[in-house]
Amino acid sequence: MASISFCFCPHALARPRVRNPRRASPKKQQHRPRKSNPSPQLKVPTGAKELSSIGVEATTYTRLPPKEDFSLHSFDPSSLQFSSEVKLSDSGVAMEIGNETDRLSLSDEEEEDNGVDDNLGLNYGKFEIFEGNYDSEMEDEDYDSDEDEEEVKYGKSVNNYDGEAFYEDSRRDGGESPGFKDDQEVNFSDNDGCVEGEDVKEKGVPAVMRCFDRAKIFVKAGNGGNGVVAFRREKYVPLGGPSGGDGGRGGNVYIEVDGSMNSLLPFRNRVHFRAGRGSHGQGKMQAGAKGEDVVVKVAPGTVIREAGKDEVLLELLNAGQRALLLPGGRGGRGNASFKSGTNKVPRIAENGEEGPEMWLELELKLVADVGIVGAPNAGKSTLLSVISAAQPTIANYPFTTLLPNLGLVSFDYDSAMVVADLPGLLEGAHRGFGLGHEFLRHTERCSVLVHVVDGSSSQPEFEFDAVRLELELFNPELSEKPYIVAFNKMDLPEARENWPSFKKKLQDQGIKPFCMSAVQKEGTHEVICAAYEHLQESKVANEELIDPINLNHVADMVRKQRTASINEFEIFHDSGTNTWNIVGSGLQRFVQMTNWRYVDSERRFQHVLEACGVNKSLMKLGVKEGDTVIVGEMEMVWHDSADNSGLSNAKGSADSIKWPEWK
Ligand SMILES: Nc1nc2c(ncn2[C@@H]2O[C@H](COP(=O)(O)OP(=O)(O)OP(=O)(O)O)[C@@H](O)[C@H]2O)c(=O)[nH]1
Ligand SMILES: [Mg+2]
Repeated sequence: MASISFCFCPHALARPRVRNPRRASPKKQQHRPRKSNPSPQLKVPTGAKELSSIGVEATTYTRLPPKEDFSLHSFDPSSLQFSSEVKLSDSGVAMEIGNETDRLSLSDEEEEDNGVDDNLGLNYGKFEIFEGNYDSEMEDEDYDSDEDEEEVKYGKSVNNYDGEAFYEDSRRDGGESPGFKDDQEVNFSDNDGCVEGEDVKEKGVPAVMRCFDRAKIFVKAGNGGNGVVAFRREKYVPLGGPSGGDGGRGGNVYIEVDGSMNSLLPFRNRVHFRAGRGSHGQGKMQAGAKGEDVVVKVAPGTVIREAGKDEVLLELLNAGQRALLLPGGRGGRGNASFKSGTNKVPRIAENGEEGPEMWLELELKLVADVGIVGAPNAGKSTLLSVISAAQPTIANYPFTTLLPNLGLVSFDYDSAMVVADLPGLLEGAHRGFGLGHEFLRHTERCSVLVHVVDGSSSQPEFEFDAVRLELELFNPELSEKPYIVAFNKMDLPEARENWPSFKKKLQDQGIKPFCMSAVQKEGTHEVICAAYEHLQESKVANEELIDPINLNHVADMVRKQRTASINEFEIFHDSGTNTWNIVGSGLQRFVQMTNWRYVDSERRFQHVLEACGVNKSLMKLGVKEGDTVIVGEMEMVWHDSADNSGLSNAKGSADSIKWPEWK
């Protein structure tokens, strides 16, 4: 026995044991069949999913900040313009793209997956009268209408063998139509999909500021389509054999960097991203179509974590980068795939595998070469406006800039750099003064910093020291980045007066400050050329450090988890309730993919439990008559035979027990 540990848990592999809501339907009671069923009652795992959302087309656009967002601060909304150089994307953001359509055969990778079950080498029984445990209204209705029919419905591609429309049933199973897209959900929840600083909601901060560089989204890969049981039935072709096709793979979830985005604001409008489910298989060996993929578009510089965890899953920096995050669930196999030398008439098919799902926290750290930092009102935005075509709002009061502005500074055709103008920093920002450290993370990716100091302030050197200290308190690495000091407002007499002492003080510390008048565009060129030089130096230094990264490592991890052997499980015992929990992702996946409607599935399940050593381990641990055993979504009752009970069964054969008895 071995335990498995995972960095994150796609919930599909460990769903709560819930009753199928449709079971309770009175209609179903009326239609419940007809034939006596000698097999014990199944407590069937939830196969049906509620259509929780309507397929509403999401509006994905970046809008200007709503006026009310700023009312609390009585700021001028018009001041929140982005630079003209790098604009917020205004369309096509966070769209899902259906890339692939029909699929008639399993891919290599899926065939590999199939091997997990194939290798069990078990004989799933011989030919016998089929009796299914029907579970849904649809099925019952179908059954009633088709019960005594022997006709072959070619027009609908239905091949009844014993007068039962198996694959039609299973195509409807789960209540979702093939390729159903419920991923276009618009969510205007309270938090607008933004991360709310974990427990404490940031009250009073305009939503646009909270959502600018943080978002929380839900992604789910598509479930695989179900395999079906069908038999070839043609005139003059007696015993045509099994012909149930496999279900299609569920859609994948991709994350792609869209170079036209520079904020995470679009995620205010859309939080849920679900890939389409694979279509169910059909008769005549027809495999179901693949589910539609979903592509979540993010801004360059987005860091992705699983919600509530510190570990970074992905860090996407360059436009066009695409990562496969969650692979869709495998399609269930149809009965044609179960045909073997000893079982030529298999009456068994699998459910599609559930696609993994997770909540993600997105954090944007702008990708800029140079970051302009400094105290409020120092002239940072003015500097950006004169060195680039950006038009940030400039005004003579602190905190004019609430969100970072980007501008592109081009020297000639070959050389250009992206410069970010950040909101002002105050002494005590680390304690939340001013805008706090909220936007300092955007400097983490900058190679060079430009400190703008208001030369006309009463003590410019203190202002400079305070900003340096705040940088260091936020992240010591920031204070180690190469930087330039630009003493601004030299057109004012106060600044000219302060300049000699400021210069001397910095020179004593080994720093060479620049002076400039941003308004008059004097000295700005020197500042920006010096920044560019530092940038080139740091690029050369960092070139060797860049390692190629496997962007699909999350998907690889999910796939690895899927191929976990069914022999790997752990048993947990609760002596208070006499409950035994068998935990193992291989077994749980097996339970989820078992379609309990087919009697052969039950037999196969018992074989698997025996073969992988669950029975033996339970007996060793002292399972007793009447104890509850839980495997994934299944709950069973353990029964010892009269002559062989308790630990004495430890080495007993499977014949010594009659289990499971379904609750
Ligand atoms: N006289 C003079 N005024 C300047 C100069 N540079 C900026 N200013 C003025 O200083 C005020 C603040 O300029 P901004 O560029 O908005 O300053 P900021 O650092 O971006 O301010 P916040 O966004 O609030 O942090 C504006 O009134 C500018 O016109 C300069 O070189 N000389
Ligand atoms: Mg500004």
